[in-house]
Amino acid sequence: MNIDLKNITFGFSKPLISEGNMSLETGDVCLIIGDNGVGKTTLIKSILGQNKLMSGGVFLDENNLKNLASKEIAQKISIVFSKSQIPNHFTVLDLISFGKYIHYPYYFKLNKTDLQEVDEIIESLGLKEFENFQLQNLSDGNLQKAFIGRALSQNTPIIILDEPTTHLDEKNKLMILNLLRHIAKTQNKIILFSSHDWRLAKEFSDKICLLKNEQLFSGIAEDVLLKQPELTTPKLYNLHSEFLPPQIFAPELEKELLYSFLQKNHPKNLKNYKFTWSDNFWEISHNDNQQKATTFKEITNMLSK
Ligand SMILES: Nc1ncnc2c1ncn2[C@@H]1O[C@H](COP(=O)(O)OP(=O)(O)OP(=O)(O)O)[C@@H](O)[C@H]1O
Repeated sequence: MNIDLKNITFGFSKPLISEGNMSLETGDVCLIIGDNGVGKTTLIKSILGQNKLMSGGVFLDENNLKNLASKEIAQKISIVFSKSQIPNHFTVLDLISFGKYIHYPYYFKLNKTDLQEVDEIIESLGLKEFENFQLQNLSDGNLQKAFIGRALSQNTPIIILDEPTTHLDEKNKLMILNLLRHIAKTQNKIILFSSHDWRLAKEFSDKICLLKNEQLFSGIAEDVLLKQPELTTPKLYNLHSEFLPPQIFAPELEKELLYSFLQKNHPKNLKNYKFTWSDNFWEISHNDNQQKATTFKEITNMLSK
């Protein structure tokens, strides 16, 4: 299965994105990133056929999506929204079983194979002990897994998730991202998801779709990121106008932490200072004066003198 965006322009009164192109194939995990309001959700809705394109087309194996009926689209693409409504009085088992009904009329009873498949999905998501829990009693992580379970039981070649890691702690984020990658690779699916937590999400993505300045940049994740220096350099915020940072020579993490520490605790002109990280201590030079510090506390003691 391939999904191709060909010269798509979408938006409302005016375009959010113009002439965007992207190609995904079976097994691809693609991360959609971009600032708030840039058009990520609208892109997802455009791929689902819920938002009409201004021009261009979305093609599933060369078939233009606009020629497919909504039921045909639902058999090819499943969707997990981050703010999914929780249906009242339904259990995890009910929700995951619903995915199957895309293939049957509502009055149909699921057959043995379907029920077995639903059971396997519940097992694979680690939800067995919660299968009879009401959805409203689940933790956010397990609820997210249950919605992913519904998409899995829909058994479509493409799964799209709008911010699947919002509201999740680090451990659950890792678990969900790992799971999505595992599903794409072992069940031959295309997975497309948006996230604001892109530094973490990129570790699990083959491709990136970056929305920026009304344009869509797509390709192998690392290729796209390398061309976007403002994304990859650590952000050093200047929150105090009186703070003038020293020269800092250190790996990125140490540099960012020292900068943040100095700005919070010593918001003054430190331009004549030079901090160099030497493995496990800072060498600090100021007006021909050299000192060492191994902790931030020592730095404070030194600068407070
Ligand atoms: N139905 C609509 N009619 C008019 N404008 C809309 C409609 N839906 C969304 N918009 C506008 O389109 C822009 C893009 O919205 P969208 O939700 O796609 O952004 P997003 O990148 O997903 O944002 P976020 O990261 O905040 O979720 C926003 O300015 C939004 O207000």
